Amino acid sequence: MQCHYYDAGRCRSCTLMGQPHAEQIAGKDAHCRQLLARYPGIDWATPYAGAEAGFRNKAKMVVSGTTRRPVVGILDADGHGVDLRRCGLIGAGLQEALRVLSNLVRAARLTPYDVVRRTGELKYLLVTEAPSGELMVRFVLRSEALLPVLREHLPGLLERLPGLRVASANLQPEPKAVLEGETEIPLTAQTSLTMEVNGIGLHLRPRSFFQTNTDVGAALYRQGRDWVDALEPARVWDLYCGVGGFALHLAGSEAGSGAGRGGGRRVTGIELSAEAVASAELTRDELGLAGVDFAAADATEFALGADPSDIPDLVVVNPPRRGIGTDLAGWLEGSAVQHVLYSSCNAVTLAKDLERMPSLRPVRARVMDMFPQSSHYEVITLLTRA
Ligand SMILES: C[S@@+](CC[C@H](N)C(=O)[O-])C[C@H]1O[C@@H](n2cnc3c(N)ncnc32)[C@H](O)[C@@H]1O
Repeated sequence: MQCHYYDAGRCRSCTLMGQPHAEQIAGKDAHCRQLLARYPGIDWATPYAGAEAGFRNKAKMVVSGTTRRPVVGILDADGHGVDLRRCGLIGAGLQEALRVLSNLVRAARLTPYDVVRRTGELKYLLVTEAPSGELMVRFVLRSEALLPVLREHLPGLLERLPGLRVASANLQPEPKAVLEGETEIPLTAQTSLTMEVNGIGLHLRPRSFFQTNTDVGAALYRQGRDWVDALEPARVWDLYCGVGGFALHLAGSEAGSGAGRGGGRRVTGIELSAEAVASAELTRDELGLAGVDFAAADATEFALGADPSDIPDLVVVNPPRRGIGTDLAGWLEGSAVQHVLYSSCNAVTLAKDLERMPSLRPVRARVMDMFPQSSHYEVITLLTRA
């Protein structure tokens, strides 16, 4: 892939830009195999490669500059705005949405936030695109000051972005680097975007995680489902479940949907974000999956506090980059859980967690190229009690 922002030295976020995609993937596979080299019995599947460009389903853009000349992109090392509306990691739909939203900033005079002076209102534009082309747009604002003008301009925005289904304002009053705040104010009646993945319409509400790359995310869930179905566990936990991607793929398919072939498998999903849990419950109800439940809780506290009569046969973990950590790994090691499906976006912390669970040996693994053009990748591995 070639990128004019990169070639012009304006954005260096894509550290592997210029390297052929196949070479990038081979490098990630080798990196992961080296980190897990102490487990010689692993059956490594061929890495999954999706598209090398236009694969991101979400644009997270800083808004800077002025109302007349807004800059939608990133801030450089000196705090100056760099326009990235045509970033090649996002497709034509998101690029067009950013063009329309930049025009809205001008027309509605949505003052960009100035990080140095701490003035202005609009901090970020967060735009998510579903495989159907439908959009969710979130305006991250310093205060409620722009809400009336946003509401006034919404009908015009809906005309210019016909795919727009969900719009909301997120309030982030703090001058800190954290992208979003606790308060979300809906601007549209519809509050969740449907992300169709393997025939399952996953609901996605604001303030909920979704795998960055929908195609690779779908392949990740299919891979997990294939390995798990072969083991036929009756009871499964999905820890760090987000909007329920793994849980809903592993559940039974009573509704005849694209959900898993588990035939009424009992699945519990645990996730810190209440919004993500609400999204997962919505999808579960639409699919009519009686044996699936979700709860908003800390994954480690949930496991450590579980009733001994409810210990599952298989646990899925898909934690943030820091991994599952000592306590949850220690609990899994000492538990009666027979299999763990560990999906990780950081193979370094995965390797550390594996060392904490010597009784659970990785038997299968596959690198999934979730983040082309960067050295990051997802790896999914199946652990079996030795
Ligand atoms: C990498 S995402 C995985 C989400 C989901 N498995 C999926 O496929 O979309 C990690 C998730 O863990 C959640 N999370 C972070 N810390 C947590 C904790 N201590 N307990 C439970 N969930 C947590 C995040 O909110 C996020 O949704």
